[in-house]
Amino acid sequence: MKDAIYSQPRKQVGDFRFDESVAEVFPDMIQRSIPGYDTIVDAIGQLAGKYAQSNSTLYDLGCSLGAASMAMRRYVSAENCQLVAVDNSPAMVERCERHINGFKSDLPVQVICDDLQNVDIHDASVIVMNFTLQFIAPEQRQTIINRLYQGLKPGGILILSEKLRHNTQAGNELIIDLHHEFKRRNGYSELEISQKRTALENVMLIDDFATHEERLTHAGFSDTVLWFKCFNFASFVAIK
Ligand SMILES: Nc1ncnc2c1ncn2[C@@H]1O[C@H](C[S@+](CC[C@H]([NH3+])C(=O)[O-])CC(=O)[O-])[C@@H](O)[C@H]1O
Ligand SMILES: O=C(O)C(=O)Cc1ccccc1
Repeated sequence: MKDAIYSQPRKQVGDFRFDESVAEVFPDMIQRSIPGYDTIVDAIGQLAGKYAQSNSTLYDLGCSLGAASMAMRRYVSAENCQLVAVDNSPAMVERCERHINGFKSDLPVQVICDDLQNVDIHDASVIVMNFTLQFIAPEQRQTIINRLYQGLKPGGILILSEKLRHNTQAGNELIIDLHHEFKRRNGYSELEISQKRTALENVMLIDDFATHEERLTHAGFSDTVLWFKCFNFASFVAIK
């Protein structure tokens, strides 16, 4: 279904929430909003195929409709693995479960509706946070990344995708302009772009590259690899 959530003028634009109306149009919304989304999701599957260790758990934190989980299931062949997908939006989790259970696979999947901060992370070989950390309060981010590091086995990876802020004003405007043009070309109007921007203002507080890299290094990760970037969207692999 087509995303027309911000197509009509609103007297007041409230904070963006992952509710029923967003879940309903989410595949269209994310596809038209994040450059390279399909490429990123497929590469998550490939990386999971390569880094999944036998007798380990794979996590998809902030799974939404389970796109990254589905990609991982396509590629993982390591023995005795399980996948845990977590999201705190009931509307997302309900659809995610239906989607995942609709396909047969050798990799068992557990879908949990909870704040990812309440989920115990252990014996992990692959952890995915595909555009999720940006929705969590900045002061909680270091603690979360530390916990993920602790839950990973040696040689395990964290795949972290985020919208980025550039650390100069001119550079930041440049990447935002490119992103807005991307949205226009995908059929979003000026009104849709600006109302969604307002809705995200208080709920999506984004970091720059250096902040992410420092946070990952501080947690203990030995290597952070920027493997994808297009405009203000990036994905890193951090290796334990
Ligand atoms: N504290 C939290 N705990 C659990 N889930 C959360 C939390 N905060 C936000 N979420 C969830 O994180 C997801 C972010 S969308 C991820 C796309 C997906 N990864 C994809 O590969 O398609 C990204 C976007 O919409 O830009 C939403 O489903 C929230 O409910
Ligand atoms: O649409 C945007 O401007 C974004 O930054 C990406 C996005 C995609 C889906 C939900 C929320 C934010």
